[in-house]
Amino acid sequence: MVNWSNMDTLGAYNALTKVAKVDLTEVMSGENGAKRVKEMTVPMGAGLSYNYASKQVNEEVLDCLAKLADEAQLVDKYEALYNGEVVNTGEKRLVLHQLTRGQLGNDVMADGVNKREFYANEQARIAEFANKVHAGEITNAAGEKFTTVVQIGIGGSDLGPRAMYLALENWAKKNNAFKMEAKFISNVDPDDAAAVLNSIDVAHSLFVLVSKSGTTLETLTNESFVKDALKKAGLDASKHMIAVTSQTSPLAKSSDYLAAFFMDDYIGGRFSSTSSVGGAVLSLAFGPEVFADFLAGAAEEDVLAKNKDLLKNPAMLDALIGVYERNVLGYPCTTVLPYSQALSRFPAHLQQLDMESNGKSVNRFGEAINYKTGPVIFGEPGTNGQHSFYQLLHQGTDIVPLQFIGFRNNQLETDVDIQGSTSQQKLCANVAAQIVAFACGKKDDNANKNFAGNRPSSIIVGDKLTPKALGALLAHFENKIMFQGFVWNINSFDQEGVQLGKVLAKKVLAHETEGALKVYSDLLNI
Ligand SMILES: O=P(O)(O)OC[C@H]1O[C@H](O)[C@H](O)[C@@H](O)[C@@H]1O
Repeated sequence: MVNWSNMDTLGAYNALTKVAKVDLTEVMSGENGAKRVKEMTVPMGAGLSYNYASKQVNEEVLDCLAKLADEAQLVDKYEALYNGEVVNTGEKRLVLHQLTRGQLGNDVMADGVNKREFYANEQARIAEFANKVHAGEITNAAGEKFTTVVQIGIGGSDLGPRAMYLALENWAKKNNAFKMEAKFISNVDPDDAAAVLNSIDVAHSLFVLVSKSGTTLETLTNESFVKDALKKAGLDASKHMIAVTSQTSPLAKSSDYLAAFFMDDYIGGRFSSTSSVGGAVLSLAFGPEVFADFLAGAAEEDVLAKNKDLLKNPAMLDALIGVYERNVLGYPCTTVLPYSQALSRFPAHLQQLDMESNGKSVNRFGEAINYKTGPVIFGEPGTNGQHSFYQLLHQGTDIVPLQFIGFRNNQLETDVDIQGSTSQQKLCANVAAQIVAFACGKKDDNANKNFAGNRPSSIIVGDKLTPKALGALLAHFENKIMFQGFVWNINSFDQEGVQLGKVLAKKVLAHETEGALKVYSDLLNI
C-alpha cells in the first residue's frame, strides 16, 4: 500500500531545504565543468539522453532527491497507477494512458473489459480504417480518394495531436511515409474554421471530430460550421466525418459519422496523444506503422520510469530537480526550448500538459497545501526565442530554469555550408553556447553588460527527431509531470479550474448577466 502524504511532512524534503546551494558559475567552469557534462547524463528511451550537468545539483542534492523519491514512494505510486488504482481521486477514475502503448503490470479490468486489449483493439481498428482510406477502399461519394484529413478538437483533443503531426510532417515527407496532409480547427473564432476550409478541397477531405466528452462548445460549434460548409458544397457530411470520443459521450452512438473510434474516461485529454485521439489523425497522415513506432518510443520511456534508481529514471530525476527548483530555490517558471523547428507546437502542448495537471492548490484529498506546485510553462523553438525573450532569461530579475531539446541531425537532410558551417551546425552551436552562457555568465565592469550566470538548464539530446524519439520525448514529460504530482501529493488528473469560465460564458450567451459581467458583455457587443 502506498502512503499519500503532503511533501512538507517528509523528512527527505526537509533535509533538502537545508542543503547548500550549488553555484553553477563555479562548478561549470574549467575541467570540472567538462567532467560534469560528460558524466551527468542519463539514457532515455529511443536513444535520447537527459543531460543535467547545468542544473544546480551535486552529490549531496542528488542524494536528498533519491531519498525523497523513496520516501514519497514515487515508483510505487506509478506502479499503483498502471495497475489500476483510482489515482484520479477528484473524478474517482483510474489513470491508464500508459496502457495505450504497452502492458506495464497486471491486467487492468474496468467496465468489464481488459483495458490494454481495449486500447490495442481501437488502435488496430484505426489502422485498418487508415489503410483502407490510403488504398482508396474508403472514398468520398464520387469514389475518389481522400487527400486531406482535418481534425476538429480543442485542448487535449488538439494540442498534442497537432504538435505531433507538425513534429513528423517533414520526417514523413523525407521517409516516404507522408500519406495525407493534416489540418486542424480548434478555436471557436470563426476565422479559424473559415481559414482552414478556404485552404482545402472539402470534396477530398476527411474530418475527424475529436472530443472525449462530446460536449465541448468550441468543438461542437466547429462541427456545425464544417457540416454547413459541406452541405453548401453539395456533399453528405456523414460520408466525410469520423468521430473519436469516449464510449459514454453523446457522440458515441450517433450515426452522423462514417466511423467512430474510442478512448475512455481513464485517459485525460492532455494525456491522450497516444490513444485514438492522436491515433486517428496520425495514422491517416503517416500510416499506422509510423503511429506504432511513436507508441513504441513512448513505451520505452514508460518502462524506464519503473526504475527505482533515480539516476536510471530520467523522468523521475527531471521531476525531482524541478521540485527542488520550484520549492527550495523558489523559481516560478520553466521554459521549454526545442532547437528544432519541427517541435514548434511542442511547448504549447506542454503548457496544457503541465499547467492543467499540476496547477493545483489543494492536495489529492481536497485539503489546502502550504507549498508551491506546478510552475508556469512557456517556450518557443530556438534559435527564434533567442531573438525574442532570452534577454529576460539572461539578465532579468527572475531565474527561469530552461529545458533545452536538441538533435544532432535535421529531418529533411537538406542543408548548406555557409561560411564554414552548415545551418544544422549553427543551430546546435547556439544550444551549446546558450547553456554555458546561462550557467557561467560573464563578468563585466559595465553592469549593463554583466551576466550573473547561475541560470540552470538541462538538455534532452537525440540523433534525429524520428517517430520513436518523439514518442519517448512525449512520454518523458508525461511521466515527469506525473511524478511531480505525486511529490506534491496533488491530483494531476482532473481540471476543475477550467469550469468557472465556461459556466460564466454560458450565462453571457443566455444574457443572464449583471454587474461587471454585464458591462464586459456590453463592451464586447454580445
Ligand atoms: O476532448 P474534449 O472533451 O472536447 O475536451 C477538450 C478540452 O477541454 C476541457 O476544457 C479541458 O480543459 C481539457 O482538458 C480538454 O482537453
